[in-house]
Amino acid sequence: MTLEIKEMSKAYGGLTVVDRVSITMEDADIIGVIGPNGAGKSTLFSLVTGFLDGNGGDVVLDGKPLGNASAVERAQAGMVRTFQVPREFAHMTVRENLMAAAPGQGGENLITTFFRPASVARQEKEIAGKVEETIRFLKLGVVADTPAGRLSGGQKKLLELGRALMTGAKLIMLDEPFAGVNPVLIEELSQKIRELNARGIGFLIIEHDLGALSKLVSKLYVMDRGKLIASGEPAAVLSDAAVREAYIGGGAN
Ligand SMILES: Nc1ncnc2c1ncn2[C@@H]1O[C@H](COP(=O)(O)OP(=O)(O)OP(=O)(O)O)[C@@H](O)[C@H]1O
Repeated sequence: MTLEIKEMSKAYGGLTVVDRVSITMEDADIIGVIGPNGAGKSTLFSLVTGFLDGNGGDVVLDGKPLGNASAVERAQAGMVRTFQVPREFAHMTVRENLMAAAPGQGGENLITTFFRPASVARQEKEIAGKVEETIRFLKLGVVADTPAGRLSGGQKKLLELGRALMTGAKLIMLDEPFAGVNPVLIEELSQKIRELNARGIGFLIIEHDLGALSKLVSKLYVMDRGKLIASGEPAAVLSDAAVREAYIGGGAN
């Protein structure tokens, strides 16, 4: 898969919080987006995935410009995001949360169920199979029947990744996947991301844990006050004087 984020912008009143930001991903890759608090990283993700309308710019996924496509259409095109604060259905179990994330369930439609019960049953079986595969892959078996609201911070992040996988996404955008996650689980989550990437899924990752992120990504993009200020191989970017200055000035960790 290829991704071109072209000159995305967003202003609130007179304040431009994302200012003509362009990011390119050639082939499925793992790319980090970093920057001090308030730099515009989460807003950029919301623009790219259609959760927010922007003031200019476009996203081209696999050569196809997405233009004004809605968040649902972008997800259908294969692009999904997670949020800093996981958005699981707290009262539903892990298994039910994964089930609910599967797209295009004919069973939702009464008429389809009535006239084509065999195809609906087949689809449900396929989804159930994918749910179990995802539970196994993410090692969520012991909590599969636990209400998602009772999971630890790290388990919730794994569930978020699982919900993204259930959509069949080819590009997954993770917003602070390591926040509130213990070091052992960070390593496990990183390994899962690598394995998924080897299967052709691209990742864009916002993260403040620069140590863990640098081990995972091939490239970092740095935002500060809405603008891209640096990009390139992690070691070079992190030793860049402008990047260090932005972090000291912005007061981020
Ligand atoms: N709805 C809104 N109205 C006005 N300003 C907003 C709105 N949403 C975000 N902002 C501003 O946009 C800027 C960028 O915010 P954003 O959350 O994208 O930053 P971030 O880089 O993701 O920060 P963090 O690392 O703290 O999550 C901030 O100054 C924020 O206050």
